[in-house]
Amino acid sequence: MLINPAKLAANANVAVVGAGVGGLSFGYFLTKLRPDVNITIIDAANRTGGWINSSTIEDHGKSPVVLEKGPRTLRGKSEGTTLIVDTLNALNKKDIVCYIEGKSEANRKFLLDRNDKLVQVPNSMGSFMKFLSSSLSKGLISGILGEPFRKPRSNSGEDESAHDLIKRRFGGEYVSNNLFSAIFHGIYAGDIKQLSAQRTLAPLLALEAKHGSLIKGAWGSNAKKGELELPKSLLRYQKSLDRNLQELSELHCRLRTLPMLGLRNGLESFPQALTIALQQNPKVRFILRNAVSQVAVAKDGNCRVSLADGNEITGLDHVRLTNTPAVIAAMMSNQQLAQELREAHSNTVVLLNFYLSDVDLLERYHSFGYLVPQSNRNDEQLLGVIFDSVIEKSFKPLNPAASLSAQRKPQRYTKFTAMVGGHYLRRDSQASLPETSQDYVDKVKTALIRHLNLSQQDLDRGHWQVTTAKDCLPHFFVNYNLWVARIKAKFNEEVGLRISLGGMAFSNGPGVPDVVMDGFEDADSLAH
Ligand SMILES: Cc1cc2nc3c(=O)[nH]c(=O)nc-3n(C[C@H](O)[C@H](O)[C@H](O)COP(=O)(O)OP(=O)(O)OC[C@H]3O[C@@H](n4cnc5c(N)ncnc54)[C@H](O)[C@@H]3O)c2cc1C
Ligand SMILES: C=Cc1c2[nH]c(c1C)Cc1[nH]c(c(CCC(=O)O)c1C)Cc1[nH]c(c(C)c1CCC(=O)O)Cc1[nH]c(c(C)c1C=C)C2
Repeated sequence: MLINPAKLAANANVAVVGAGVGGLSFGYFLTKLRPDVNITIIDAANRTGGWINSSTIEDHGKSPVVLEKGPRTLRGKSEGTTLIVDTLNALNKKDIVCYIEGKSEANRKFLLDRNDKLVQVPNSMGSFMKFLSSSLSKGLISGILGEPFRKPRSNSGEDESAHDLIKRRFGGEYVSNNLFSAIFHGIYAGDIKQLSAQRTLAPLLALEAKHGSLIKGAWGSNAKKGELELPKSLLRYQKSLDRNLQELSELHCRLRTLPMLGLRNGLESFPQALTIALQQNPKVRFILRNAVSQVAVAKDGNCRVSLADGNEITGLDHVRLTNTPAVIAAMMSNQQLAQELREAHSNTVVLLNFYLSDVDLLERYHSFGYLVPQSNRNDEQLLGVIFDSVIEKSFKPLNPAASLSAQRKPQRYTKFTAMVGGHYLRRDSQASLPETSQDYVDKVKTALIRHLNLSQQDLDRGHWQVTTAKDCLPHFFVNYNLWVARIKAKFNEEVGLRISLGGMAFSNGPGVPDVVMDGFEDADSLAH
């Protein structure tokens, strides 16, 4: 978010560094808000979309198979999801939007217990009773019953680790080690003991501050559900882009009841739709396969961007940066600022996509997938596995009129994505780096044989792809919010808001909807 945005002059020149969904959304919304502005979007890669990458393989002469190398679902209740779906509507792409129903099997999630058995995260009385008989429930009942009576922290303004917050509220380490640590693997690829409570569990801290207890607070807010008013961010969007209030409110009310949304042919359809819209705009140009090496403010007060091929773009009124703090640090000539930016690291995740046609190997565990908590021994450093084939088969078109064209013959196949590494790689980076792709495949096969009872033969028959997503998720360390505020204030001091920061590290959360909402808000702040 911009602290004190400067407005753009008529016919201003803007550069956007990074053509991931953060950079594309910022650029797209700016073209809608200020059609007079000239925009150059630059990316080091030869494609747009960043970590959103729905690549395809051929299935022996049959139809192409999509393998997601990054995100694949959007949270229904995120405000940014409404913005994404409304944008797809505006771009005549509403037929590609799909959703998962609350009661769908793809909305079930499993956790791995200490004995490598999958235990379903409770979503009914029956599954709750089963959960209680697993080792993962240790400390849960006493933790819940005692929670309303545990005193809030006296120094509540100070940050702490997410683990410490959960430990305080639930009276011990079990709930964090057995449950929350798994969720933190499935969102941040991070170690709950190292992550900021203020950054990652802000809604829980707010409940504690207001009600003295998470459970008392959650009970009260459940009773208030059903309010139909649009949140502030969406009202701002509706007004600035002149969207129909009634239609947007109805869309938001519908989406927030849905656990997850996805897009037909993969999530990359969204950045692709933005890219096409931007490419058709004569005020926009793309420079791909050319990294930005330096961003500086010239004596005349305008910005200059230097590119890896030696070219420069000068006379820029504003530069939007959407990269990791370490990449931004390398672009800065101010060494003190660069050093502070380098304090924030990122996690690397190794993704292993698997596809096997004609057979459903996941029959016993139809669900979204499973996560591995830190209480599991986990020699393979597995964070979790997403069952893509189950998710895809459960998708329903959001637009009922699209249902006929979207309906395909039910087909048997197995598709999953195993995610390995994250904070485990940071911990012993020296030991892990020399591993080859085959080492990762072998490790994951060993884990899946143990966890899901799959056979070596079936796993050998499938198609595997290994992708190292280097520095793909910010490490939200304790006091991260203070760090962001300090960095933004320093930029303000140095370059007087000629440069703004977006993308995952500087948005309200790491999800696609957060980054898109941040892109809109900052474009709007600059535009008017
Ligand atoms: C494994 C994984 C799973 C995820 N799952 C989900 C999910 O289920 N749901 C969800 O909502 N979110 C998910 N996310 C998060 C989601 O991917 C991000 O929110 C989103 O992609 C961030 O977009 P961005 O534009 O900020 O960053 P990026 O996608 O990282 O884009 C930054 C761009 O900058 C470019 N770049 C880098 N250096 C330079 C340079 N020097 N010069 C020019 N360009 C440069 C890069 O090539 C890249 O294209 C997941 C992320 C990962 C890694
Ligand atoms: C196992 C590793 C990972 C899996 N997904 C991610 C990692 C690192 C990354 C990721 N997943 C989500 C987000 C967006 C968060 C947001 O604020 O919107 C990111 C960056 C979504 C998500 N995935 C899971 C949960 C609980 C969430 C958050 C909200 C939601 O959609 O319910 C669960 C989950 N992720 C992974 C698996 C295997 C899994 C559960 C079985 C993979």
